[in-house]
Amino acid sequence: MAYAFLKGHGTENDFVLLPDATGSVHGDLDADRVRALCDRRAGIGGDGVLRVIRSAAAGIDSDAEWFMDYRNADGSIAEMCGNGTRVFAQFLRESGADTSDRITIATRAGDKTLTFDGVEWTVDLGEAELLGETKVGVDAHTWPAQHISMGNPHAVAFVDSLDPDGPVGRLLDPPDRDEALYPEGVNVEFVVHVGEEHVAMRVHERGVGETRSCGTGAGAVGVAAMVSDGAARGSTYVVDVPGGRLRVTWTEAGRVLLTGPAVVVASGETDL
Ligand SMILES: N[C@@H](CCC[C@H](N)C(=O)O)C(=O)O
Repeated sequence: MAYAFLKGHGTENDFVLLPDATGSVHGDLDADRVRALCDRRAGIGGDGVLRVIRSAAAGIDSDAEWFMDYRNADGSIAEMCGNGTRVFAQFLRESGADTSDRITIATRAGDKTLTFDGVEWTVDLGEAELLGETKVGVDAHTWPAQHISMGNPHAVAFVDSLDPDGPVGRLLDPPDRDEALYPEGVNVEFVVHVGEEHVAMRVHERGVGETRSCGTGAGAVGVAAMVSDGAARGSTYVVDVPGGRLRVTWTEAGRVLLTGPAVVVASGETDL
């Protein structure tokens, strides 16, 4: 049976969107279907799936009307997706489901409020949890890393270079991690300073592989960079990702705000 899909991205972190207001189209949305949709050769292609479902239909206890049911490309379920929230809000806007400039959506990591300035979306990711030091590795190289939760787990490592021909490499496999700390995997960000209040990162996402951007990862990186620089609360850092540019503000109140673009690029029907 054919069903509707859309394709969108935020700084080239790309998603297949599945409108399913009442949950009647996709039921439990099994992992096989997610993998088929995200397959870049035999499917539509994406780093993940965003099912757009009413919170009530998804059994989510929230005052937010819509629930972002996010799945990684390998079919696994993750708590949050920062870039996904912006694309989700842009879809609500374009579809007419919610055209306001301030939208709260439900996620597995709680409700997230987004604001639209006419060009970009800012999502309040909530408070970062700084959980101490760990380490990550690629082949023979290991780096100290900051264990940070943005609702989902991150390990942020400052490195000398992001060059794929250098020690960080091509990130074809998940970096080595502390398996006891991250039994279900972790999103690993490699970061360099490129200027004042300006960093660049590459990321290997849990359940996906290397992606062109990760919004919660950029939030974790921004916070880690501000801590390492001793930056004042209220600072905003530019975080460059392979797919574009994001901005991260760590407010006086300790909330992490992520600003960046979101676009819906295609729509159609599929029976995948
Ligand atoms: N790309 C996302 C993060 C998606 C979830 C992640 N792979 C995980 O498993 O935690 C983002 O923009 O935050």
